[in-house]
Amino acid sequence: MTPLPTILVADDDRSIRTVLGQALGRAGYQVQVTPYASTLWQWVQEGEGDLVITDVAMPDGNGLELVTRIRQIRPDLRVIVMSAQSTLTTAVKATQRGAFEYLAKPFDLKELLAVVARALTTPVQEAEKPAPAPTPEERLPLIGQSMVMQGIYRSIARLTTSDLTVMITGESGTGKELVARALHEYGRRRSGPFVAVNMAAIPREQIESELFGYERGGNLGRMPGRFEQASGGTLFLDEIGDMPQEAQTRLLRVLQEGEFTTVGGSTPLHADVRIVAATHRDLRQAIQAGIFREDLYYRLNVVPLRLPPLRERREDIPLLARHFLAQCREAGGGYRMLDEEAMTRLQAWRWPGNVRELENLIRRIVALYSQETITAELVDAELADPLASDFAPDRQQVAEPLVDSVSRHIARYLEAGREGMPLHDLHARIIAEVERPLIQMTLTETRGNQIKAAAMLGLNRNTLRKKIRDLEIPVVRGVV
Ligand SMILES: Nc1ncnc2c1ncn2[C@@H]1O[C@H](COP(=O)(O)OP(=O)(O)OP(=O)(O)O)[C@@H](O)[C@H]1O
Repeated sequence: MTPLPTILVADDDRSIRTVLGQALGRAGYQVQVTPYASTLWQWVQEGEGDLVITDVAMPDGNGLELVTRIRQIRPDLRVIVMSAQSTLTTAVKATQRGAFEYLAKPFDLKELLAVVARALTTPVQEAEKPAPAPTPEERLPLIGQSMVMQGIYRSIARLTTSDLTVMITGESGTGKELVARALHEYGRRRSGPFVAVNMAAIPREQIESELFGYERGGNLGRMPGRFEQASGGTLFLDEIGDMPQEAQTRLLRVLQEGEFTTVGGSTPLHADVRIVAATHRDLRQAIQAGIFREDLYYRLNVVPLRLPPLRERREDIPLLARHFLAQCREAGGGYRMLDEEAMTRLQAWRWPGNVRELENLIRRIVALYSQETITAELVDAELADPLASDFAPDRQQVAEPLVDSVSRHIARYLEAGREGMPLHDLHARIIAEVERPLIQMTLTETRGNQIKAAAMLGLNRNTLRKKIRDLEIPVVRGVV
Protein backbone atom coordinates (compact mmCIF):
# COMPACT_ATOMS: atom_id res chain seq x y z
CA MET A 1 0.00 0.00 0.00
CA THR A 2 1.39 3.43 -0.94
CA PRO A 3 1.72 5.69 2.09
CA LEU A 4 -0.69 8.60 2.41
CA PRO A 5 0.74 11.89 1.14
CA THR A 6 1.97 14.12 3.95
CA ILE A 7 1.11 17.79 3.94
CA LEU A 8 3.18 20.29 5.92
CA VAL A 9 1.15 23.26 7.13
CA ALA A 10 2.69 26.43 8.60
CA ASP A 11 0.48 29.20 9.94
CA ASP A 12 0.70 31.22 13.12
CA ASP A 13 -3.09 31.36 13.41
CA ARG A 14 -4.21 28.46 15.56
CA SER A 15 -7.73 28.33 14.12
CA ILE A 16 -6.38 28.02 10.60
CA ARG A 17 -4.09 25.20 11.69
CA THR A 18 -7.03 23.40 13.32
CA VAL A 19 -9.39 23.86 10.37
CA LEU A 20 -6.78 22.80 7.81
CA GLY A 21 -5.59 19.90 9.93
CA GLN A 22 -9.13 18.55 10.25
CA ALA A 23 -10.17 19.13 6.64
CA LEU A 24 -7.00 17.61 5.19
CA GLY A 25 -7.16 14.72 7.66
CA ARG A 26 -10.77 14.01 6.68
CA ALA A 27 -9.73 14.11 3.02
CA GLY A 28 -7.28 11.28 3.76
CA TYR A 29 -3.94 13.06 4.05
CA GLN A 30 -1.39 12.94 6.83
CA VAL A 31 -0.86 16.41 8.22
CA GLN A 32 1.94 18.08 10.20
CA VAL A 33 1.17 21.57 11.46
CA THR A 34 3.39 24.25 12.94
CA PRO A 35 3.11 27.94 13.76
CA TYR A 36 6.79 28.50 12.85
CA ALA A 37 8.59 29.13 9.57
CA SER A 38 11.75 27.65 11.11
CA THR A 39 10.06 24.32 11.93
CA LEU A 40 8.66 24.11 8.42
CA TRP A 41 12.12 24.76 6.99
CA GLN A 42 13.60 22.07 9.21
CA TRP A 43 11.02 19.52 8.02
CA VAL A 44 11.70 20.42 4.40
CA GLN A 45 15.46 20.08 4.91
CA GLU A 46 14.96 16.67 6.50
CA GLY A 47 13.09 15.53 3.39
CA GLU A 48 9.69 15.35 5.03
CA GLY A 49 6.36 16.08 3.35
CA ASP A 50 4.89 15.82 -0.14
CA LEU A 51 3.31 19.26 -0.20
CA VAL A 52 3.67 22.51 1.74
CA ILE A 53 0.91 24.95 2.64
CA THR A 54 2.32 28.09 4.19
CA ASP A 55 1.19 31.45 5.44
CA VAL A 56 3.23 34.57 4.54
CA ALA A 57 3.68 36.50 7.78
CA MET A 58 4.85 34.26 10.62
CA PRO A 59 6.53 35.40 13.85
CA ASP A 60 9.92 33.98 12.95
CA GLY A 61 9.99 34.32 9.17
CA ASN A 62 8.32 35.06 5.90
CA GLY A 63 6.60 32.31 3.90
CA LEU A 64 7.40 33.98 0.58
CA GLU A 65 11.13 33.85 1.30
CA LEU A 66 10.75 30.21 2.23
CA VAL A 67 9.18 29.46 -1.17
CA THR A 68 12.42 30.45 -2.92
CA ARG A 69 14.55 28.39 -0.53
CA ILE A 70 12.28 25.35 -0.69
CA ARG A 71 12.21 25.43 -4.49
CA GLN A 72 16.01 25.56 -4.50
CA ILE A 73 16.63 22.52 -2.35
CA ARG A 74 13.54 20.51 -3.31
CA PRO A 75 12.25 21.67 -6.72
CA ASP A 76 9.70 18.86 -6.82
CA LEU A 77 8.04 19.84 -3.55
CA ARG A 78 5.09 22.05 -4.33
CA VAL A 79 4.18 25.02 -2.16
CA ILE A 80 0.77 26.60 -1.74
CA VAL A 81 0.90 30.09 -0.27
CA MET A 82 -1.99 31.59 1.67
CA SER A 83 -2.06 35.18 2.73
CA ALA A 84 -4.33 37.71 4.34
CA GLN A 85 -2.31 40.53 2.74
CA SER A 86 -4.06 39.96 -0.52
CA THR A 87 -2.40 42.44 -2.82
CA LEU A 88 -1.29 42.07 -6.40
CA THR A 89 2.34 42.22 -5.25
CA THR A 90 1.96 39.24 -2.88
CA ALA A 91 0.23 37.19 -5.56
CA VAL A 92 2.92 38.03 -8.12
CA LYS A 93 5.78 37.38 -5.70
CA ALA A 94 4.34 34.02 -4.66
CA THR A 95 3.80 32.91 -8.25
CA GLN A 96 7.14 34.16 -9.55
CA ARG A 97 9.05 32.53 -6.72
CA GLY A 98 7.54 29.28 -7.85
CA ALA A 99 4.55 28.76 -5.57
CA PHE A 100 2.12 26.27 -7.09
CA GLU A 101 -0.89 28.31 -6.10
CA TYR A 102 -1.70 31.42 -4.15
CA LEU A 103 -4.83 31.62 -2.02
CA ALA A 104 -6.11 34.80 -0.44
CA LYS A 105 -7.57 34.43 3.07
CA PRO A 106 -10.34 33.77 3.79
CA PHE A 107 -10.60 30.99 1.25
CA ASP A 108 -13.04 28.30 0.50
CA LEU A 109 -12.08 24.91 1.98
CA LYS A 110 -13.40 23.12 -1.08
CA GLU A 111 -11.18 25.24 -3.25
CA LEU A 112 -8.18 24.48 -1.06
CA LEU A 113 -8.82 20.73 -1.25
CA ALA A 114 -9.10 20.95 -5.03
CA VAL A 115 -5.79 22.81 -5.24
CA VAL A 116 -4.15 20.24 -2.91
CA ALA A 117 -5.38 17.37 -5.08
CA ARG A 118 -4.08 19.11 -8.19
CA ALA A 119 -0.73 19.87 -6.58
CA LEU A 120 -0.23 16.24 -5.61
CA THR A 121 -1.28 14.70 -8.92
CA THR A 122 -0.03 16.96 -11.72
CA PRO A 123 3.51 16.08 -12.79
CA VAL A 124 6.13 18.78 -12.14
CA GLN A 125 7.00 20.59 -15.39
CA GLU A 126 10.36 22.06 -16.31
CA ALA A 127 8.68 25.45 -16.62
CA GLU A 128 7.82 25.33 -12.93
CA LYS A 129 11.46 25.42 -11.92
CA PRO A 130 12.41 28.71 -10.24
CA ALA A 131 11.78 31.81 -12.35
CA PRO A 132 14.32 34.63 -12.77
CA ALA A 133 14.56 37.03 -9.84
CA PRO A 134 11.40 39.09 -9.74
CA THR A 135 11.50 42.85 -9.35
CA PRO A 136 7.94 43.87 -8.54
CA GLU A 137 8.02 47.24 -6.85
CA GLU A 138 6.22 47.72 -3.60
CA ARG A 139 3.99 50.58 -4.77
CA LEU A 140 0.67 48.96 -5.54
CA PRO A 141 -0.61 49.53 -9.04
CA LEU A 142 -4.09 48.19 -8.34
CA ILE A 143 -6.10 48.96 -5.25
CA GLY A 144 -8.79 46.65 -3.88
CA GLN A 145 -9.10 43.76 -1.45
CA SER A 146 -12.48 42.38 -2.48
CA MET A 147 -12.85 38.72 -3.42
CA VAL A 148 -13.22 39.58 -7.10
CA MET A 149 -10.06 41.68 -7.11
CA GLN A 150 -8.16 38.90 -5.37
CA GLY A 151 -9.24 36.58 -8.17
CA ILE A 152 -7.93 39.13 -10.67
CA TYR A 153 -4.58 39.39 -8.85
CA ARG A 154 -4.21 35.64 -8.98
CA SER A 155 -4.94 35.56 -12.69
CA ILE A 156 -2.52 38.42 -13.37
CA ALA A 157 0.17 36.70 -11.31
CA ARG A 158 -0.28 33.47 -13.23
CA LEU A 159 -0.30 35.29 -16.57
CA THR A 160 3.03 36.99 -15.86
CA THR A 161 4.80 33.69 -16.40
CA SER A 162 3.51 33.25 -19.98
CA ASP A 163 2.93 35.20 -23.19
CA LEU A 164 -0.67 34.10 -23.63
CA THR A 165 -3.05 36.54 -25.30
CA VAL A 166 -5.39 38.14 -22.80
CA MET A 167 -8.79 39.69 -23.40
CA ILE A 168 -9.88 42.12 -20.69
CA THR A 169 -13.55 43.02 -20.56
CA GLY A 170 -15.30 45.44 -18.27
CA GLU A 171 -17.25 48.64 -18.25
CA SER A 172 -15.55 51.92 -18.93
CA GLY A 173 -13.31 53.06 -16.06
CA THR A 174 -12.96 49.66 -14.36
CA GLY A 175 -9.17 49.63 -14.77
CA LYS A 176 -8.66 47.64 -17.97
CA GLU A 177 -5.64 49.64 -19.06
CA LEU A 178 -4.16 49.48 -15.58
CA VAL A 179 -4.45 45.68 -15.61
CA ALA A 180 -2.87 45.53 -19.08
CA ARG A 181 0.07 47.58 -17.77
CA ALA A 182 0.40 45.35 -14.70
CA LEU A 183 0.50 42.27 -16.94
CA HIS A 184 3.37 43.89 -18.79
CA GLU A 185 5.26 45.39 -15.87
CA TYR A 186 5.28 42.19 -13.85
CA GLY A 187 5.63 39.89 -16.85
CA ARG A 188 8.46 38.31 -18.79
CA ARG A 189 8.53 41.14 -21.31
CA ARG A 190 8.87 43.91 -18.74
CA SER A 191 12.19 45.10 -20.18
CA GLY A 192 10.51 45.62 -23.58
CA PRO A 193 8.11 48.43 -24.54
CA PHE A 194 4.43 48.70 -23.61
CA VAL A 195 2.55 50.19 -26.55
CA ALA A 196 -1.13 51.09 -26.22
CA VAL A 197 -3.40 51.74 -29.19
CA ASN A 198 -6.99 52.84 -28.78
CA MET A 199 -9.08 51.71 -31.73
CA ALA A 200 -11.80 54.21 -30.94
CA ALA A 201 -9.39 57.14 -31.01
CA ILE A 202 -7.87 56.61 -34.47
CA PRO A 203 -9.72 57.44 -37.71
CA ARG A 204 -10.90 54.16 -39.21
CA GLU A 205 -9.02 54.57 -42.45
CA GLN A 206 -5.72 55.03 -40.60
CA ILE A 207 -5.93 52.04 -38.26
CA GLU A 208 -4.18 49.58 -40.54
CA SER A 209 -1.17 51.79 -41.25
CA GLU A 210 -1.05 52.82 -37.60
CA LEU A 211 -0.83 49.18 -36.53
CA PHE A 212 1.24 47.64 -39.26
CA GLY A 213 3.17 50.61 -40.69
CA TYR A 214 3.25 51.67 -44.33
CA GLU A 215 5.56 52.07 -47.28
CA ARG A 216 6.41 55.64 -48.06
CA GLY A 217 6.75 56.70 -51.65
CA GLY A 218 10.07 56.94 -53.48
CA ASN A 219 13.14 55.74 -51.60
CA LEU A 220 11.87 56.84 -48.25
CA GLY A 221 11.38 53.30 -46.96
CA ARG A 222 8.72 52.28 -44.56
CA MET A 223 7.14 53.90 -41.57
CA PRO A 224 7.02 51.45 -38.66
CA GLY A 225 3.64 50.71 -37.13
CA ARG A 226 2.72 49.92 -33.53
CA PHE A 227 3.39 46.19 -33.97
CA GLU A 228 7.00 46.97 -34.77
CA GLN A 229 7.29 49.58 -32.01
CA ALA A 230 6.06 47.02 -29.47
CA SER A 231 8.57 44.40 -30.60
CA GLY A 232 9.90 42.48 -27.60
CA GLY A 233 7.14 43.93 -25.43
CA THR A 234 3.37 44.13 -25.12
CA LEU A 235 0.85 45.59 -27.56
CA PHE A 236 -2.32 46.75 -25.83
CA LEU A 237 -5.24 46.93 -28.25
CA ASP A 238 -7.83 49.01 -26.41
CA GLU A 239 -11.48 49.18 -27.53
CA ILE A 240 -10.90 46.22 -29.84
CA GLY A 241 -14.65 46.12 -30.53
CA ASP A 242 -14.23 49.33 -32.53
CA MET A 243 -11.73 47.82 -34.95
CA PRO A 244 -12.81 48.10 -38.59
CA GLN A 245 -13.41 44.86 -40.52
CA GLU A 246 -10.37 45.07 -42.84
CA ALA A 247 -8.04 45.65 -39.90
CA GLN A 248 -9.68 42.69 -38.13
CA THR A 249 -8.83 40.44 -41.07
CA ARG A 250 -5.24 41.65 -41.08
CA LEU A 251 -4.91 41.20 -37.32
CA LEU A 252 -6.32 37.68 -37.56
CA ARG A 253 -3.67 36.80 -40.13
CA VAL A 254 -0.91 38.14 -37.86
CA LEU A 255 -2.19 36.06 -34.96
CA GLN A 256 -2.39 32.95 -37.14
CA GLU A 257 0.95 33.33 -38.90
CA GLY A 258 3.05 35.34 -36.45
CA GLU A 259 4.00 37.65 -39.34
CA PHE A 260 2.68 40.81 -40.95
CA THR A 261 3.35 43.06 -43.90
CA THR A 262 3.18 46.83 -43.90
CA VAL A 263 0.42 48.58 -45.83
CA GLY A 264 1.65 48.71 -49.43
CA GLY A 265 4.68 46.53 -48.64
CA SER A 266 5.38 42.88 -49.33
CA THR A 267 8.21 41.79 -47.05
CA PRO A 268 6.83 39.79 -44.14
CA LEU A 269 7.97 40.98 -40.72
CA HIS A 270 8.06 38.79 -37.63
CA ALA A 271 5.56 39.86 -34.93
CA ASP A 272 7.28 39.58 -31.56
CA VAL A 273 4.56 40.97 -29.33
CA ARG A 274 2.33 39.83 -26.55
CA ILE A 275 -1.20 40.96 -27.28
CA VAL A 276 -3.52 42.20 -24.59
CA ALA A 277 -6.88 43.36 -25.92
CA ALA A 278 -9.68 45.15 -24.08
CA THR A 279 -13.24 46.16 -24.69
CA HIS A 280 -16.22 47.53 -22.84
CA ARG A 281 -18.54 46.12 -25.51
CA ASP A 282 -20.24 42.78 -25.55
CA LEU A 283 -18.25 41.17 -28.35
CA ARG A 284 -20.70 38.28 -28.62
CA GLN A 285 -23.38 40.75 -29.56
CA ALA A 286 -20.99 42.38 -32.05
CA ILE A 287 -20.38 38.94 -33.58
CA GLN A 288 -24.12 38.33 -33.86
CA ALA A 289 -24.53 41.71 -35.48
CA GLY A 290 -21.83 40.78 -38.00
CA ILE A 291 -19.43 43.56 -37.02
CA PHE A 292 -16.81 41.49 -35.25
CA ARG A 293 -15.13 38.38 -36.67
CA GLU A 294 -15.86 35.30 -34.61
CA ASP A 295 -12.55 33.64 -35.55
CA LEU A 296 -10.66 36.73 -34.36
CA TYR A 297 -12.64 36.69 -31.13
CA TYR A 298 -11.49 33.14 -30.37
CA ARG A 299 -7.88 34.02 -31.21
CA LEU A 300 -7.97 36.96 -28.81
CA ASN A 301 -10.06 35.43 -26.08
CA VAL A 302 -7.38 32.88 -25.09
CA VAL A 303 -7.49 34.04 -21.48
CA PRO A 304 -10.54 36.17 -20.64
CA LEU A 305 -10.30 38.52 -17.68
CA ARG A 306 -13.49 40.24 -16.57
CA LEU A 307 -13.13 43.35 -14.47
CA PRO A 308 -16.18 43.88 -12.27
CA PRO A 309 -17.95 47.23 -12.14
CA LEU A 310 -17.26 49.17 -8.96
CA ARG A 311 -20.83 48.65 -7.71
CA GLU A 312 -20.07 44.90 -7.53
CA ARG A 313 -17.15 45.50 -5.17
CA ARG A 314 -18.37 48.29 -2.95
CA GLU A 315 -16.12 47.12 -0.12
CA ASP A 316 -13.17 48.48 -2.14
CA ILE A 317 -14.60 52.02 -2.29
CA PRO A 318 -13.08 53.28 1.01
CA LEU A 319 -9.63 51.94 0.03
CA LEU A 320 -9.84 53.53 -3.40
CA ALA A 321 -11.15 56.83 -2.06
CA ARG A 322 -8.29 57.03 0.46
CA HIS A 323 -5.83 56.08 -2.24
CA PHE A 324 -6.99 58.94 -4.47
CA LEU A 325 -6.94 61.37 -1.52
CA ALA A 326 -3.34 60.34 -0.84
CA GLN A 327 -2.50 60.91 -4.50
CA CYS A 328 -4.01 64.41 -4.34
CA ARG A 329 -1.98 65.06 -1.21
CA GLU A 330 1.24 63.97 -2.95
CA ALA A 331 0.37 66.32 -5.78
CA GLY A 332 0.19 69.21 -3.30
CA GLY A 333 -3.57 69.19 -2.70
CA GLY A 334 -3.24 69.34 1.11
CA TYR A 335 -4.48 66.92 3.76
CA ARG A 336 -8.14 65.85 3.46
CA MET A 337 -10.23 63.17 5.03
CA LEU A 338 -13.68 61.78 4.40
CA ASP A 339 -15.96 61.56 7.41
CA GLU A 340 -17.84 58.35 8.05
CA GLU A 341 -21.11 59.49 6.49
CA ALA A 342 -19.34 60.79 3.41
CA MET A 343 -17.81 57.35 3.02
CA THR A 344 -21.24 55.72 3.42
CA ARG A 345 -22.53 57.96 0.61
CA LEU A 346 -19.69 56.94 -1.65
CA GLN A 347 -20.37 53.29 -0.92
CA ALA A 348 -24.04 53.65 -1.78
CA TRP A 349 -23.54 55.43 -5.12
CA ARG A 350 -24.02 53.43 -8.31
CA TRP A 351 -20.79 54.59 -10.03
CA PRO A 352 -21.75 54.31 -13.69
CA GLY A 353 -18.26 55.60 -14.55
CA ASN A 354 -16.62 53.14 -12.12
CA VAL A 355 -13.18 53.83 -10.62
CA ARG A 356 -12.53 56.71 -13.02
CA GLU A 357 -15.67 58.45 -11.79
CA LEU A 358 -14.59 58.01 -8.15
CA GLU A 359 -11.10 59.29 -8.96
CA ASN A 360 -12.54 62.36 -10.73
CA LEU A 361 -14.95 63.05 -7.89
CA ILE A 362 -12.19 63.02 -5.28
CA ARG A 363 -9.98 65.25 -7.42
CA ARG A 364 -12.85 67.65 -8.01
CA ILE A 365 -13.70 67.89 -4.31
CA VAL A 366 -10.06 68.46 -3.33
CA ALA A 367 -9.72 71.15 -5.99
CA LEU A 368 -12.99 72.96 -5.28
CA TYR A 369 -13.22 72.87 -1.49
CA SER A 370 -10.62 73.80 1.06
CA GLN A 371 -12.16 72.24 4.18
CA GLU A 372 -10.09 69.42 5.66
CA THR A 373 -13.03 67.14 6.42
CA ILE A 374 -15.12 66.09 3.46
CA THR A 375 -18.70 65.70 4.64
CA ALA A 376 -21.67 63.75 3.30
CA GLU A 377 -23.39 67.02 2.28
CA LEU A 378 -20.44 67.91 0.14
CA VAL A 379 -20.34 64.48 -1.48
CA ASP A 380 -24.12 64.62 -2.07
CA ALA A 381 -23.85 68.00 -3.72
CA GLU A 382 -21.11 66.85 -6.06
CA LEU A 383 -22.75 63.54 -6.87
CA ALA A 384 -26.06 65.22 -7.60
CA ASP A 385 -24.59 67.82 -9.94
CA PRO A 386 -25.31 66.51 -13.42
CA LEU A 387 -23.00 69.08 -15.02
CA ALA A 388 -20.04 67.91 -12.99
CA SER A 389 -20.44 64.33 -14.08
CA ASP A 390 -18.83 63.06 -17.28
CA PHE A 391 -21.02 60.03 -17.15
CA ALA A 392 -24.07 60.75 -19.21
CA PRO A 393 -26.71 58.01 -19.25
CA ASP A 394 -25.79 56.83 -22.76
CA ARG A 395 -22.35 55.82 -21.45
CA GLN A 396 -23.92 53.67 -18.76
CA GLN A 397 -23.99 49.98 -19.32
CA VAL A 398 -27.11 47.88 -19.06
CA ALA A 399 -27.00 46.76 -15.45
CA GLU A 400 -26.99 43.12 -14.49
CA PRO A 401 -30.54 42.02 -13.61
CA LEU A 402 -31.08 42.43 -9.87
CA VAL A 403 -32.24 38.86 -9.50
CA ASP A 404 -28.87 37.63 -10.83
CA SER A 405 -26.74 39.51 -8.36
CA VAL A 406 -29.04 38.68 -5.45
CA SER A 407 -29.00 35.01 -6.42
CA ARG A 408 -25.22 35.05 -6.54
CA HIS A 409 -25.04 36.44 -3.03
CA ILE A 410 -27.55 33.94 -1.68
CA ALA A 411 -25.63 31.10 -3.30
CA ARG A 412 -22.48 32.32 -1.52
CA TYR A 413 -24.26 32.31 1.85
CA LEU A 414 -25.63 28.82 1.29
CA GLU A 415 -22.23 27.57 0.25
CA ALA A 416 -20.65 29.07 3.37
CA GLY A 417 -23.36 27.18 5.31
CA ARG A 418 -22.33 23.90 3.71
CA GLU A 419 -18.73 24.73 4.68
CA GLY A 420 -19.76 24.92 8.31
CA MET A 421 -20.63 28.58 8.86
CA PRO A 422 -23.70 28.65 11.12
CA LEU A 423 -26.59 30.20 9.18
CA HIS A 424 -29.36 31.93 11.07
CA ASP A 425 -31.71 34.80 10.31
CA LEU A 426 -30.91 34.32 6.65
CA HIS A 427 -34.19 35.85 5.52
CA ALA A 428 -33.79 38.94 7.65
CA ARG A 429 -30.14 39.37 6.68
CA ILE A 430 -30.73 39.17 2.94
CA ILE A 431 -33.77 41.44 3.08
CA ALA A 432 -31.78 43.98 5.11
CA GLU A 433 -28.93 43.84 2.60
CA VAL A 434 -31.27 44.72 -0.22
CA GLU A 435 -33.36 47.16 1.77
CA ARG A 436 -30.53 49.21 3.21
CA PRO A 437 -29.02 50.42 -0.10
CA LEU A 438 -32.53 50.83 -1.54
CA ILE A 439 -33.56 53.22 1.19
CA GLN A 440 -30.19 54.87 1.52
CA MET A 441 -29.89 55.61 -2.18
CA THR A 442 -33.43 56.87 -2.46
CA LEU A 443 -32.72 59.24 0.41
CA THR A 444 -29.57 60.41 -1.33
CA GLU A 445 -31.63 60.96 -4.46
CA THR A 446 -34.15 63.11 -2.57
CA ARG A 447 -31.36 64.79 -0.60
CA GLY A 448 -32.63 63.43 2.65
CA ASN A 449 -36.26 64.41 2.09
CA GLN A 450 -38.17 61.53 3.70
CA ILE A 451 -41.57 62.56 2.35
CA LYS A 452 -40.33 62.43 -1.22
CA ALA A 453 -38.41 59.22 -0.53
CA ALA A 454 -41.51 57.55 0.95
CA ALA A 455 -43.49 58.56 -2.15
CA MET A 456 -40.81 57.21 -4.46
CA LEU A 457 -40.60 53.96 -2.56
CA GLY A 458 -44.36 53.63 -2.24
CA LEU A 459 -44.07 53.34 1.54
CA ASN A 460 -46.00 54.96 4.29
CA ARG A 461 -43.95 57.74 5.90
CA ASN A 462 -44.04 56.12 9.32
CA THR A 463 -43.00 52.78 7.87
CA LEU A 464 -40.05 54.47 6.18
CA ARG A 465 -39.09 56.21 9.41
CA LYS A 466 -39.19 52.90 11.28
CA LYS A 467 -37.08 51.18 8.65
CA ILE A 468 -34.52 54.00 8.75
CA ARG A 469 -34.29 53.50 12.49
CA ASP A 470 -34.16 49.69 12.39
CA LEU A 471 -31.60 49.59 9.62
CA GLU A 472 -29.56 52.32 11.31
CA ILE A 473 -29.42 54.44 8.20
CA PRO A 474 -27.79 57.83 8.83
CA VAL A 475 -30.20 60.67 8.13
CA VAL A 476 -28.74 63.87 6.82
CA ARG A 477 -30.59 66.61 5.00
CA GLY A 478 -28.70 67.53 1.87
CA VAL A 479 -27.71 70.97 0.69
CA VAL A 480 -30.26 72.25 -1.77
N1 LIG B 1 -8.06 49.01 -9.00
C1 LIG B 1 -7.64 50.28 -9.22
N2 LIG B 1 -6.79 50.87 -8.35
C2 LIG B 1 -6.38 52.14 -8.54
N3 LIG B 1 -6.76 52.92 -9.56
C3 LIG B 1 -7.60 52.38 -10.47
C4 LIG B 1 -8.09 51.04 -10.34
N4 LIG B 1 -8.90 50.79 -11.38
C5 LIG B 1 -8.93 51.90 -12.12
N5 LIG B 1 -8.15 52.88 -11.59
C6 LIG B 1 -7.97 54.25 -12.12
O1 LIG B 1 -9.18 54.60 -12.77
C7 LIG B 1 -8.92 55.24 -14.00
C8 LIG B 1 -9.55 54.44 -15.12
O2 LIG B 1 -8.82 53.22 -15.30
P1 LIG B 1 -8.49 52.63 -16.77
O3 LIG B 1 -8.15 53.72 -17.72
O4 LIG B 1 -7.50 51.54 -16.60
O5 LIG B 1 -9.93 52.06 -17.11
P2 LIG B 1 -10.46 51.39 -18.45
O6 LIG B 1 -11.30 50.25 -18.02
O7 LIG B 1 -9.29 51.11 -19.36
O8 LIG B 1 -11.37 52.53 -19.03
P3 LIG B 1 -11.85 52.75 -20.56
O9 LIG B 1 -12.61 51.53 -20.97
O10 LIG B 1 -12.74 53.95 -20.44
O11 LIG B 1 -10.61 52.99 -21.34
C9 LIG B 1 -7.43 55.37 -14.13
O12 LIG B 1 -7.00 56.64 -13.71
C10 LIG B 1 -6.90 54.30 -13.20
O13 LIG B 1 -5.65 54.67 -12.68
